[in-house]
Amino acid sequence: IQSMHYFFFIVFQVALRIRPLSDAELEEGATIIAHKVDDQMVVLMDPMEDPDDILRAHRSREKTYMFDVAFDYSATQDEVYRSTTKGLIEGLISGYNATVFAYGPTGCGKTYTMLGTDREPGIYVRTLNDLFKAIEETSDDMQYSVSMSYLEIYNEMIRDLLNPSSGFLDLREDSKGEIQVTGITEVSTINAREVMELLMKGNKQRTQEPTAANQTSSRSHAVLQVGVRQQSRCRDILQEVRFARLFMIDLAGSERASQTQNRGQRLKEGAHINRSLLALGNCINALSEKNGNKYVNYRDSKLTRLLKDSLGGNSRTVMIAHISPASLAFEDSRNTLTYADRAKSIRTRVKRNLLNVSYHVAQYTSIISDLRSEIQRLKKKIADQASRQLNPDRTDIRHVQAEVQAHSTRAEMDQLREQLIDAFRQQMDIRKRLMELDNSNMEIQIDTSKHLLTIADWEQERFRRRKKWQGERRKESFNKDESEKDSDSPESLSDSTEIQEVAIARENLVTLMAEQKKIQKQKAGLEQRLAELREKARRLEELLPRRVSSEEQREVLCLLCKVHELEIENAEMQSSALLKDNVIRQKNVVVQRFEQHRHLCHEIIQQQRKFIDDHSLLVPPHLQELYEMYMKEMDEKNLDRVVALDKFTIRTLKDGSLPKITLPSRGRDPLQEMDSDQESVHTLGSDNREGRTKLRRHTLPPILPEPDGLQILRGVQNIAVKAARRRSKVLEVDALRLPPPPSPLDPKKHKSNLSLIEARPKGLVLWRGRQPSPELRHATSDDNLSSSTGEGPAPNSTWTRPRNRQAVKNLAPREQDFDGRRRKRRSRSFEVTGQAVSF
Ligand SMILES: Nc1ncnc2c1ncn2[C@@H]1O[C@H](COP(=O)(O)OP(=O)(O)OP(=O)(O)O)[C@@H](O)[C@H]1O
Repeated sequence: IQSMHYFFFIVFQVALRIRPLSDAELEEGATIIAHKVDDQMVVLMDPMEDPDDILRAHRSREKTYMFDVAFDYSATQDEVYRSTTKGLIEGLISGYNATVFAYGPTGCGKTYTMLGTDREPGIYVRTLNDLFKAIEETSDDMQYSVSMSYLEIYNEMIRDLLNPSSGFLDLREDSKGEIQVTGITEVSTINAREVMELLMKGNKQRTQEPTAANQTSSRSHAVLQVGVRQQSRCRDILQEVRFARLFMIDLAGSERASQTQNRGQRLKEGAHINRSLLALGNCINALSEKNGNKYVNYRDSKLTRLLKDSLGGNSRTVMIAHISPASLAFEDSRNTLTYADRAKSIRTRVKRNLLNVSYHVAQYTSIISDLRSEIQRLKKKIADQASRQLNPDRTDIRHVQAEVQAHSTRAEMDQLREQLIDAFRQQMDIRKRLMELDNSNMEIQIDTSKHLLTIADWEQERFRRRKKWQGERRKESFNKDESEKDSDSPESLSDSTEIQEVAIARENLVTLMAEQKKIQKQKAGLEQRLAELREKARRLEELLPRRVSSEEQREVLCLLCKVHELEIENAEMQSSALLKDNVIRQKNVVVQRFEQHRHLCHEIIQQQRKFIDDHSLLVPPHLQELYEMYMKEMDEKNLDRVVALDKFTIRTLKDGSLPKITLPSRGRDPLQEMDSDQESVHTLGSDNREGRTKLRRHTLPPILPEPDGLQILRGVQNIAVKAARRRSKVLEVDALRLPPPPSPLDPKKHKSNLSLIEARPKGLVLWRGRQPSPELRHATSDDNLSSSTGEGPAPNSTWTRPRNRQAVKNLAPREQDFDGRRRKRRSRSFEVTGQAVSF
């Protein structure tokens, strides 16, 4: 047994929206003639009106119109929605039908109002959002089912936009006199996202074509129909069921062929559009007649048939009329305003769609089973809540708040999710910037080390010369003339080039220190911001599961959090890999330096050996023993193995991958085999810098920088001076007793130095079998050379006359070679102070 309850309201609201002047209208020199006077009043001025024209003074077509609400170009989508449609939602879930339709000439903003844009969603999206919000709020007591369909009337034919392949559909009137579309797809859902997706999908199917009046002109009327059915969760013998329908309609725009310049298909479409809109206008005229025209011709078009209830039947209806403010659109605006004005007089009689259902005894069993499942659901809910209360950190005030808001809006959820994503994004950005700062810091440290080396070199050189000068002064007492010839006073060290080079290095150091401080400050700021963001994200994450109502959403959000956590971990790993890479780079430089030094030593030893052999010089047995040990080491390639191992480890660390290990072939060194596809171990550390390494064979790369640059600066100076002093004490005799190398600052002296070789007592100093001091082992190539310039024979050293004088002479070019290299190195290190040089 069904019974209807009627509650009558008389509702037909008319709103007017004036869109902004378009660029095209501006280009055509249009002026604004439509103005909003206040929230309800609109004035349309006559563009032809001329205040000076007396003949037309009484023929002005300027007119003022009153509507329920008026908007101009400054109105936002939200304002329009709130003043026109939001109020319908409450009625809808109480069982009242509702209709919103956008009306007006082409290009005046109907689609903009109804559909909107991604950034400024229109009435469709806002209404559905609020509807689902309202449903959720009462879902504890009421059971809802929402169905949705979306169709278009194109050239007087109905197409299902959710299933376009279903062909053209028909309109039928059901037994209660309600218009139904046969075969239309009705999607049941209360998931807002799903509805939005359907809407987007449907819109893509909608017929839209560019015309001269509108680039995205809708060539059809689009009708979105949402059915809401609800009944109480408390099943009773007498059950109340409410059902209401909401129509949201984006009409095609009325158009004049001259305005749209349409031809062919577009012209035909325009004719259909105009015909259906004319039918709508006629209905509006008929419905608005004061003396109550008994006959309203809804049957003239499919649009009016479909809108029958919305226009004159059981529906709360809002018509949003749209006009352009341009003087060029005066005629269209006037027509629209006239129709809208007439529509104000339309009266719809709204009744509440209530079905009171009395159930038959046979249905009691199904009611009982429904009730049982409802009890199960409630029991589960109570158990969930109890378990949450057991959890102490959920009893805090935030939890209570969260619980209160558990059923809060979907939009709020979206906002929360956006905030969370935003916090993660910002974290990622900060991490990236931190990585960049770390990298810059590392670059600064490398540059600092170069400058420190320049300064240390210079200090060493100054010390060496001072020593030499003192030696010369001592000799002066024996041979005054000779000392005068080769006097290289320490004052000459204040050579302007050297000073300039060092001064630049010092200046650069100061700049680098300042830069480093700046970076550290920035880093501290970023780290603090990162900590704040982490805390914010943590709080949001904590809040999310409590607010999320659906299990699915909860899972999705958890996954989202997980993904972002992983992203952050990934960034952290990248950053530490970058740091490791930098450390490896610096270690490579050190290894490279040792390797170059080793080459140099090897070369010196080989040359000395050749010299000894060529001149059949006497060598003390312990020195011979040492030499044999050295050769054995070289033959067995023990050092190469260690170097290869080191290189191999570095590569593995760098690549982060396991090395490819193959079984060693018989009789071959496995380590060498491992590296056999690479270049020889002699070029260790060269990698892709092989060429540069060759170039710098005897120029040693900078030492590793330490954290505090200024301390290092002082430290290096002290160490360099002390080391040189100690070396001069420890070294009694070093190697060949060769004349001092010519000053790199004055190559002209080179010749006189050569003549000095000949002038001195010729001979060789035999090794006394002492191990070189640690300082010597770490000395640069130049140091080795300078150490060979010892200050005369030690008391117990023995001199042996060379058998072949020519051999000594032959040393001169070699000396020149070293000197040339040393000068090269100087000029290179000078370049280094000017700009960063990468290794
Ligand atoms: N209030 C507004 N604010 C900003 N832009 C607007 C506004 N109204 C309309 N527009 C812009 O004007 C252009 C035409 O609007 P729209 O397509 O909505 O017109 P229409 O009335 O639906 O036309 P038709 O029915 O012929 O398709 C669009 O680019 C739209 O973004």
